[in-house]
Amino acid sequence: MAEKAFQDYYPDELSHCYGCGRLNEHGLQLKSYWDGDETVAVFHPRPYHMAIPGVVYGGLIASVIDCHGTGSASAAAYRAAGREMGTDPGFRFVTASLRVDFLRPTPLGVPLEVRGRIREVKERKVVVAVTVRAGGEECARGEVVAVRMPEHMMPGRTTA
Ligand SMILES: CCCCCCCCCCCC(=O)SCCNC(=O)CCNC(=O)[C@H](O)C(C)(C)COP(=O)(O)OP(=O)(O)OC[C@H]1O[C@@H](n2cnc3c(N)ncnc32)[C@H](O)[C@@H]1OP(=O)(O)O
Repeated sequence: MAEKAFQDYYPDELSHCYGCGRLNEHGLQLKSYWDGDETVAVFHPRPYHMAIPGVVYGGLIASVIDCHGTGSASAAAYRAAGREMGTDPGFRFVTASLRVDFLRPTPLGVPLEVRGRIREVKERKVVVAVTVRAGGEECARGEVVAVRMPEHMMPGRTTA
């Protein structure tokens, strides 16, 4: 059986995210996995994910870093707790902070390798450093501060 991605463990009501929701047919549907102590995702930009001809749009790169970071945060929280992903109660994270540095133009037409390193795991906060490589060259890097999703953000909840 093929390995499940972190995002495949998200419950249906949290699977509509533009960057990583498996139920969002218009989204990027990013899939992230463990690779030893690092996390990895491979994303194939479409021709329309363009900034200028031949170059990937920076906002797309930021989205990929964002969702790889929050997915990695969830996986890291489960790993730190010694629990299997998908078991209840869920470790669900949203982005508190997203920093992106664009190091060089990211070429369109080749897959992007997105790698995460877990910098910090606390009960309510996980910090993930992320790199994006195209054709083996590092084109962007960033950092995601992910915080446990507050109860009031859960779909169907309207009170703070
Ligand atoms: C498995 C299913 C998954 C399912 C999840 C599926 C969804 C995928 C989501 C994809 C990613 C998104 O786009 S999510 C959507 C975009 N994000 C949002 O809408 C979030 C909006 N912001 C908020 O609701 C809030 O600001 C929070 C929840 C993020 C944080 O508020 P809070 O709960 O009051 O946080 P607070 O106690 O002050 O801080 C907690 C810790 O985080 C740090 N912290 C807080 N904000 C920041 C910040 N901007 N920059 C740096 N650090 C920060 C604090 O210093 C502290 O660290 P320390 O002192 O403990 O060290």
